[in-house]
Amino acid sequence: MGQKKKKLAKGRLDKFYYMAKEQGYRSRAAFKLIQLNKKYNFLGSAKACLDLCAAPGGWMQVASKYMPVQSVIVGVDLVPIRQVRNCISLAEDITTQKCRTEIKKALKTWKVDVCLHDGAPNMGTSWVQDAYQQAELTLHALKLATEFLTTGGWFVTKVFRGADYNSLIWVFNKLFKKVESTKPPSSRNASAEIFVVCQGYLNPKRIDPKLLDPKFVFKEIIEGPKKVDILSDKKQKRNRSGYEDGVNQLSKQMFVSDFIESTEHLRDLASHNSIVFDLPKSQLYLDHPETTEEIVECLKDLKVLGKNDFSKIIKWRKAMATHKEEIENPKKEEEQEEEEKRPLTQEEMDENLDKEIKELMENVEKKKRREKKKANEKKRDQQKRVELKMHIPGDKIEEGGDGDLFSVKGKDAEYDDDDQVAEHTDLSSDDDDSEYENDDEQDFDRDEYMEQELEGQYKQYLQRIRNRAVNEESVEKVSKDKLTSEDRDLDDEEFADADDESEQEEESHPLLVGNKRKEPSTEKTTSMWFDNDIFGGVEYRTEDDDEEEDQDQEDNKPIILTRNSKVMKAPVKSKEPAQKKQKSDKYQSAPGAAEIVDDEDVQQKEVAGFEEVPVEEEVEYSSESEEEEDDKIKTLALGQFLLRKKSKQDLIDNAYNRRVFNETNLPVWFTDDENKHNKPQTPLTKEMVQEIRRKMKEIDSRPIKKIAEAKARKKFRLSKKLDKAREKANSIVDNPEMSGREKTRAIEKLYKGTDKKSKNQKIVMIAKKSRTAGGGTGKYKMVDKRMKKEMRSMKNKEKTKGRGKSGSSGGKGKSKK
Ligand SMILES: C[S@@+](CC[C@H](N)C(=O)[O-])C[C@H]1O[C@@H](n2cnc3c(N)ncnc32)[C@H](O)[C@@H]1O
Repeated sequence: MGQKKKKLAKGRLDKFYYMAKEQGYRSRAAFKLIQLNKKYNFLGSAKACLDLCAAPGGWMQVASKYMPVQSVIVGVDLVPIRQVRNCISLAEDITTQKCRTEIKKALKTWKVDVCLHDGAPNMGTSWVQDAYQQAELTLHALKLATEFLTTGGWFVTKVFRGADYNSLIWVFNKLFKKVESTKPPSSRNASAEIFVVCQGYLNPKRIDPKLLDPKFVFKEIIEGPKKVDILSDKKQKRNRSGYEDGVNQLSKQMFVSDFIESTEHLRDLASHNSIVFDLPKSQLYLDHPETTEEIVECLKDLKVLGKNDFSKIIKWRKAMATHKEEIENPKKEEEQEEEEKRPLTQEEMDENLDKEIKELMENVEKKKRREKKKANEKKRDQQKRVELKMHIPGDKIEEGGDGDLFSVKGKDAEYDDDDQVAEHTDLSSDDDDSEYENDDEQDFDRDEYMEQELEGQYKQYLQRIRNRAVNEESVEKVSKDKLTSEDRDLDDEEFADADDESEQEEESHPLLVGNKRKEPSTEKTTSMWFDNDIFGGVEYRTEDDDEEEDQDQEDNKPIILTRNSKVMKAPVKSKEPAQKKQKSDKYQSAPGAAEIVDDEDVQQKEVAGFEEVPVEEEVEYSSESEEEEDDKIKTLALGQFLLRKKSKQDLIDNAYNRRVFNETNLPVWFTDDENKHNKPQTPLTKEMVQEIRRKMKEIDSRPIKKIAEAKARKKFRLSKKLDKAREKANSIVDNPEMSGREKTRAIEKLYKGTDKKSKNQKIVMIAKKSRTAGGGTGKYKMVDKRMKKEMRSMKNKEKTKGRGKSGSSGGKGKSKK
């Protein structure tokens, strides 16, 4: 078994092993001390340290690293320790007197602040023996610590969780202020080792020798408690003369079936090394879903288990015992079921009935309370709405009960009419909110009254303006037309409600179930759609329009009041028939009137005296127009939204609103305001517009394609010429018959020929009457313009004669003027 374990250990090279290698520590144990120190920080302020059982020196390395510089570190081990920087190492057995003397020599008069012990005796005989030797070694280390530790010092030791663990803790507690057991993460879970950190050495004047005597300590403690403890089994009494009968074997095994049936399973756990499955008897336990791999592994070696592992095994055993019982006594369950099925006695029935009634009563009470609370909340809510004047007719729909919701149909957009709302209120006012309904009705009356007042005042106001216009003789005709159209509009408005009402009366009531709402005709919807202001500039033509157009052109030029209140005849181009126009202008004439008011004074001045025959505003679509450029940029920016599916959809969705079909029955002042202020909101940002402007500028600043091509051609020609010249120059250089001077001259000449530009860069200044252009005194040549042209053409002709067309390019581009 021991051999097997060794092989296993070799295979268990974990991350700390590799980390130790990487960081130059001599053992992976170094990380245990690092982690312990991280938790308790005993090395940081220590000036002297005694490391017992220190080989190969990993802990010494850590101590040297974490303790202040120039602190004293003495390491002792049976085997010699290779030199560690700033450390003294001794090769001694810590159980001997010689070792004590050597340490004294090394420390001189010093006392140590920390005493470390990571000792492990030679393992491999039996677990019990190993555990005992380890405990004994720890007690020897403690003895040395008591000798060399300063008051308040630390003793950090490794202990095996075995039978002697509690005895050791008891002793530590006698000598130190605080004793804590901890298992650093680098210590393997499978290992039974644990570290005990004892802080605040009490340094008593006299220590009872028995306290540090293994024979006494372990014997006393073991025999003391009678309690059965897995970790302190009485049977594992230390006996240096040999093991008890039956224990002197390397591994003590037990069968799973015996363990499950055992009445002393705790004792069994403590006294055995492993529990094995005795097939086929324990097959039922092995097949059980709770027999996990972990449990099987734990059962294989009980001596390396921790507290958690033991509790898992105990739980598992309990489950297995129940399982076994169930298999063996299936009748019992049936009996239980029968017991449940047995008819109840009168008393039991009464009791049950009482319980049920009580529960029901409680439930009813709760329900009532809930409903009452809900109703109160509702009332409060409604009160608040009334107080805040937030109550709008549409709210009624939500306020009605569920039943109302289902008895009413097609009411989403139809509640603008108060009468309808009143009717609806009647329909829905069958609950206990009726008192609030009355309040609401009063509210509606008040609203209606206010509405009418507003309408009336607005009409008067329009009338005043109209009257003013009538007074102006010069615009008599215009005003007349306008008035007729507006009167017609106003009349339309006044009777609109009545008409609607009568229409509604004629139609079956839309609020009642079963009545179908009349769908608006396509034509109507289309006209409503194009009546929208968005299509202000778009002409809507039909074939009939064309026929009527000619007649209307001259006679029925509709009058439009411009923003500046200039009375203008509608453009002759207008294709909309007068009748249709009137109809569509039903609500649009008013905004025009409202605008007149804005510029009242201006209107008085301008309207008087002249009639302006409007020609449709001619917009100059020149490329320089800033407005047009702005529009172009905005359109481009908007176009970007159309590139992505989502933003495109958002853009389209945002274009809709609930008034997109120009609802009828809207108060005139409202439509006026809407027309004035309700402008389409584009999602464009300043940055987007700027970016597009920048891009456009960039595009504009690019050279025209033809110019770029010409430049490229020129460049190409030049490079060709240079290549040729280079070739010639090479041939000149290679010519053995020419002298160096000749060669240079020839090459210079050659290059001069190619560099036409520089050759022709001779600037001739032309000045009138012997005056230089800049008023300077330099030499100049008088040139006759005519003569210069003739000369140039002659020269060109001469040149092209010999070379043909292709060779003529050299004569171009002369800068002589
Ligand atoms: C786990 S190693 C210590 C590792 C050490 N802490 C490190 O970090 O390198 C245990 C050591 O205890 C030593 N040891 C066991 N019994 C001893 C004894 N009686 N006296 C001195 N050293 C002993 C062994 O020689 C062994 O090197």
